[in-house]
Amino acid sequence: MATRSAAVVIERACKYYGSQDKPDYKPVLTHLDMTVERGTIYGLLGPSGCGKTTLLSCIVGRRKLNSGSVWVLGGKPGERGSGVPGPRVGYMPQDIALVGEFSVRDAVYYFGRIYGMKDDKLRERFAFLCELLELADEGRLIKSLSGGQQRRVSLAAALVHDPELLIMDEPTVGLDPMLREKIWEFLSELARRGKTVIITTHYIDETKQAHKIGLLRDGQLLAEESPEELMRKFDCDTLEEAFLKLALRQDHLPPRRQSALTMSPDVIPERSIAGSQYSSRETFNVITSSTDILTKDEKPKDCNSKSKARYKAVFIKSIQQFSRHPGGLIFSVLFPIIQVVAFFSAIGHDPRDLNIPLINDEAVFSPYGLNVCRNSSLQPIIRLEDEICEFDMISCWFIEEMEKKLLYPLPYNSTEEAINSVSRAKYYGAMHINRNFSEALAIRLRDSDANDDVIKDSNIEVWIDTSNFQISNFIKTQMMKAYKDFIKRTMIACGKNEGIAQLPIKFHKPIYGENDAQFQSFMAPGIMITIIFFLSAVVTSTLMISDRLEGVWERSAVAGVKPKEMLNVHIILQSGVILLQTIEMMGLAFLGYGLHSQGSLLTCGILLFLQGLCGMCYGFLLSIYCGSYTMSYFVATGSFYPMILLCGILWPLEGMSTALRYIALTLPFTIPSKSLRDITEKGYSIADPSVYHGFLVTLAWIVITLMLCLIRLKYKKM
Ligand SMILES: Nc1ncnc2c1ncn2[C@@H]1O[C@H](COP(=O)(O)OP(=O)(O)OP(=O)(O)O)[C@@H](O)[C@H]1O
Repeated sequence: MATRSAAVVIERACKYYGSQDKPDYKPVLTHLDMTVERGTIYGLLGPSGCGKTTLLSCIVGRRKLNSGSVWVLGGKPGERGSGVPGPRVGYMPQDIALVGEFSVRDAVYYFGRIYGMKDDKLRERFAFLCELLELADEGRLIKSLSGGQQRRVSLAAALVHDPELLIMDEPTVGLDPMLREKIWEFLSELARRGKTVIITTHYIDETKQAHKIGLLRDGQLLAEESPEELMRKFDCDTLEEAFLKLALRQDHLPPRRQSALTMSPDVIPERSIAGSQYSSRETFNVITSSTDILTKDEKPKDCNSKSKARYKAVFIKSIQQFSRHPGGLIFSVLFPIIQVVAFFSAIGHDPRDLNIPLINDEAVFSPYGLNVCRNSSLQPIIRLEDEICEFDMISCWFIEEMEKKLLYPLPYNSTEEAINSVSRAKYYGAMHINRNFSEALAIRLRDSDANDDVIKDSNIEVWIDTSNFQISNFIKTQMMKAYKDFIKRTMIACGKNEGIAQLPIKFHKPIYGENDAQFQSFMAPGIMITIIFFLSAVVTSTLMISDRLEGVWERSAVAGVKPKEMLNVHIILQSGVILLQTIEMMGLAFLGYGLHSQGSLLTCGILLFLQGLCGMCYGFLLSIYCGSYTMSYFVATGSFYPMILLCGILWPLEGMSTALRYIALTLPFTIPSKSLRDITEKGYSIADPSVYHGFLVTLAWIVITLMLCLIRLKYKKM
């Protein structure tokens, strides 16, 4: 039966990064053995990059060894009921790993709450730590503190619950010698009380106060001795000298022997701590399985803090983080308003002040000159002779109708000049009316066998700059409408059937929508969906990545918070924000800008809300699969554009190839945009396939993205 004096036992640990047969292969720990006895301070030393942090993260259960075993406080890290990660261990990582928006008090309380500490206990402990670590004013925000002040708060957060095992990665960097001394005194006091401390530091001198020092080099511990023993063995006065000799000796050994260095009796016998209470590894840690170590009854009660307490802690943290981040607040609350206002103010309105250079030869050669159409006493003349219409200056009516359609003819003297003005991009179109336009038009309408000259003279010639697709289309459409009204007016004046000169196509009242279809009402559903999707995706990915990069996620996980709990809290809070955004957008669109909906506004709201959730899940996916902000922005931008381009609001799906259309239909807001439009424009209900398909696509995206996130979280520690 094993004795139970070891807090941490590591046997033949191997850990590497990358893949063994790839260039990124980086072995860090190679058959490393390590033992930390309970109630001792263990100083872990080693050059930068030798693997100290990796080793600590394996001890706290955040990384897995590739082979070998780790036992911590009688259990395997991550094992159910082991309390590691969790309340039995206090972890101070190398980085500050605290939310910048936390106050000093919030930071310490956050970890206390995770461990389920009661408020009065927390208050008491916080007061003690404030004094011990000389913390800055409790109300100051972490982001406003100096590096040293932040480090002290970070240390306080690791100590708040008085853990059995305290693991600290470089806790004293940047602290003044007096405070360092005070901290070491406190650590010694902890050890006297039976607590175990593992500490990495760059100050070799500091480790004199440790009970045991482990020197990590080339993936192994070159020595694991008390400081006195090390100096005695190497006949040195300082630890630095001892380490130097040890390192030199290792460098001079052939590689094969280097790996056996710790076993070599002439170097440092593995467990030969003279005067130590331990004589060999076997006496304190022959451990073969967790059941050898602690029986069920021996396991400390409540090893894992309560999920409810963790939820409460993470909730409070997220609210503090959000409410103290003005940028995030503005982005979430104000941006939907700005974007909806921008859309309704800028999109779908007819172009205004469009001047069209016009050479009206009919006017130029009339006795009244160019201004004939402006002179109300010189109106076009329709003579009815023998039931036959004769026109004079009828072009003035066409010009009037054009002006009603927002096209303003600008008198020019020559066709060449007018076309030139379009070539120089001054105007979008020019037109020419022939000298005997009225006369030729009268013949054309009257005689079915009018000759080519009559046809030519009765045509109005137009030159358009089509490089601007929207404007050129607008000019063409408005001219057709102007012609329709002009010819109707003319025929009525002649007492003829107005339909004679119209296009022989009859458009009935539209089955859905208005006669004069509005681009705005076509685009609005898709735009609202894209806004709510993107905002949620960006807010979620940014918050999650910042938590991860700042180390808050990692540190919370070591304290026992499960990824699922972090995600759930974010989902609940973000759902509130999405609901607010949905109400804001719908209020503005339907009440503010008078967007009309034939169908249920509630169904519209639910679909928009679900799209927001879908965007949030997409944000999770980005934050979990992208290692950095840069990568997430690249992926976000790279994916959002195709989603918008293919969703059918910019160009109909019918214009795409069949394969592309199928791809477009699987994207998160192609079908939902159409569904929302079908509710607003056609009044369809949720029972209609074109509406519930939108809901199904949205739900499918939510489920698939969440599953991908959970799979990644399960198999790869974040
Ligand atoms: N996630 C990772 N992927 C690939 N390599 C990594 C990763 N993390 C660490 N490494 C590499 O593993 C080695 C050990 O890193 P580690 O951070 O454990 O060293 P360390 O001793 O704590 O260094 P320092 O004292 O500078 O903090 C380094 O060479 C580092 O570049």
